[in-house]
Amino acid sequence: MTDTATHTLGVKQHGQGHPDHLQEDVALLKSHKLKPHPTIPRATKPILICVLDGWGESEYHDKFNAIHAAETPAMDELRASAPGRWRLIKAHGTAVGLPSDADMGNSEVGHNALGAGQIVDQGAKCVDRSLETGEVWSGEGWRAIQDSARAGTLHLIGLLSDGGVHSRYDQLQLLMEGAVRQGVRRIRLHALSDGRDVGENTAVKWVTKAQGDIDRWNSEHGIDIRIASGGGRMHVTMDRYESDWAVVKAGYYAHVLGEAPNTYTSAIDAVTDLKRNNEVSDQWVDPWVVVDDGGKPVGAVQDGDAVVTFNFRADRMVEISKALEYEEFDHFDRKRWPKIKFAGIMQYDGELKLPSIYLVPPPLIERASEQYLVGSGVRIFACSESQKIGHVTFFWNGNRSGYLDKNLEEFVEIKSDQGISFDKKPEMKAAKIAERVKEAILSGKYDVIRCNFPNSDMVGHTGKLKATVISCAAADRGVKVLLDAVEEVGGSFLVTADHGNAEEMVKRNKDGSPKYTDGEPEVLTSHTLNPVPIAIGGPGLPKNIRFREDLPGAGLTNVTATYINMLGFEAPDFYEPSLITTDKP
Ligand SMILES: O=C(O)[C@H](O)COP(=O)(O)O
Ligand SMILES: [Mn+2]
Ligand SMILES: [Mn+2]
Repeated sequence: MTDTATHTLGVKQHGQGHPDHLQEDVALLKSHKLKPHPTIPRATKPILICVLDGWGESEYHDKFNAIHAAETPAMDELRASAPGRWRLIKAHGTAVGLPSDADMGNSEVGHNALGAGQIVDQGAKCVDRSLETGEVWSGEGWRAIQDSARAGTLHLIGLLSDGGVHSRYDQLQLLMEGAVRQGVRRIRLHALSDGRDVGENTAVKWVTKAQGDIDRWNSEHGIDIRIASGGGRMHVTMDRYESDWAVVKAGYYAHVLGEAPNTYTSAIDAVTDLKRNNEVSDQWVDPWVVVDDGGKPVGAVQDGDAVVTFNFRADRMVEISKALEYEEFDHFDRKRWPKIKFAGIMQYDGELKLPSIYLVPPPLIERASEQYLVGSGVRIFACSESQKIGHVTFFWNGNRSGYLDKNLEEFVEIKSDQGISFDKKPEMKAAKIAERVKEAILSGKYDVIRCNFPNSDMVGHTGKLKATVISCAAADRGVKVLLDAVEEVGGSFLVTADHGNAEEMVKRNKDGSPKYTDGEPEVLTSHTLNPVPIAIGGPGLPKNIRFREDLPGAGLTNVTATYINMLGFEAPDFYEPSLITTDKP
C-alpha cells in the first residue's frame, strides 16, 4: 500500500449508495450556481484553505500553551505582517450550533460550519430535543426495533462521559429510563471510556456513576440492566475514517461476541484494574468483558436482540455501524453476525443511509458550499491524513461521504500511523500532507485546495506537553511549505483552525494560574472554548481586500462566504456574512 491512496469513504464504490439521494444531489447541483461578485474579480489562480486542527488562541502565554511555546514562524508572520488580514473568530458554543456557550468546539461542528456557512443545530441538540419531547419513542426508528428490544435484550453501545462531543451521560440516562418505561426489561450497556473530551482519569468515576444508577433502576423496577463490556475509545470501537479496523474488531469482539483478553465479574473492577493506578489514560484502556461466575459473558449480543449506538457524532460510529449492519463485510472476521435490529441514535452518514434505522433524525445540512462550488464549475482538491480526511470531505460537505462530482473533486488521503498514541510521532504526516498539497497547488489543476493538519489536535489530546510543542512546530512547517507554493503560483490563501486544543495543556484556576495537584500540573487533554485565528493573503488576493471591522462576534460559519468571495463569487444570501470587504477603511 502506498502512503497516498484516493479516499474511499464513499460507498458508491461498494455499490451501496442510495440512488434517490444521488439524484436529488444532481438536481440540486444544477440550481446551485453562484453569481459573480460585484467588486471582486474571479480568481484565476488557486486558493488554499488550510485548517490547523485544534489550534486556538489563549490569553495565557506560558509554557502550558504549546502553540506559544513552539517555533511557529509561519503563523507568527501571518499575524504580524498584515493587520487587516488576520483576526480571531469564535469556534465554540451557540456560534457553531452547539447547545450552549459552555460547549467547547469540535471537529464535526467546526468543519460542518466551515463547509456549510450556516449555523445548524448539531446532533447533540437534536437528541436533547427528541428526548425532551419524547419524540424519540414515537418515531419510526424506535418502532422498528421496539419488539426486539422488549422480547430480547437492548444493547447500548457508546462513549460514557459528559464530554458532549460524541455523547453525553444525561442523554444515556434518559434513554435507559425511557426504554424501561417502554417496557424493556433487559439492557446491556457497552461502555467506552473517554479521557479525550474529559479528564484523562475519569473512567472509574463514570462507570461507578452508571453502576449506581443501574442498581437503583434494577431494584426500583425489578429489571435486569448490566454493564457488559467496554474499553478505551482509542483501542476499542471508536476508530474513524478506516484509520485502523483493528480498533473496531476489538470492540465488535467485546460487545457482540463477549470476547476480550480481559474478563472481570464487574465493570468497576475491570476499569479500576486496567487503569493500573492511572498509569493508563482512559482512552487507552484495553478491551474488557464482564462474565458471570461460570466465566460466561453477561452481555454478548444474540439473535433477536436490539442494539442502539448512542453516540450522536458520526465519524467514530460509522465503522462499528457497518460491522453491525452490513451483511457483506470483509474488514475483519466477525465470526458470528447475529440477526439483530440495529439503530443509531442518529443516522451517521446521509449518503450511505447508515444506519438505515435511527432514533433521531440527523441535523439537516443542505446547501453546503461544495454544492455551490461544484455547481459553478470550481475544481476542488481536499487532503489530510487518515485521522482527519473525513473532516475536509465528509464533515465539510454536510456529513456526506463520497464525491458530488467526480470530474471536479479529488480527495486524497495520506495514511496515518496505526496503533500508536500520537505523542510517539508528533510530526504525524504533516510533511507528507504538505508535499502532496504543494503538488496540487503547483499542478494548476484545481481552483480550491483545502487541507487539514491534525497535529495540534491529535497530539494535544494525549496531554503530553513536549510532544504537543513538537507537533505544533511540525504543522507550522507544513503551513510554510504551502504558503511558499501559493506565492510561487501567484495564488491566495485562507488559514484558520476548527477549535482550540494545544494552546491549553493544563487546567487553570480562576485567575489563570495553572492548577497543580501533588506538585504536578493537572493535564488538559480536551478541546477548549477559545477563539481561533484566521489569516488571508497571497499575491492573488486583490490588494483592496481586508477584514471588515463590524463583525466582532463572527465565527467559523462566516469563513464560508469569505472563501466564496475570494473566488470572485457572491455568497448565497442565507449564509453568515463574509468577513471581507473591498471598501476603503
Ligand atoms: O474524536 C476525537 O478525537 C475527539 O473527541 C474530538 O476531536 P476532534 O473533534 O478534533 O476530532
Ligand atoms: Mn478538530
Ligand atoms: Mn480533537
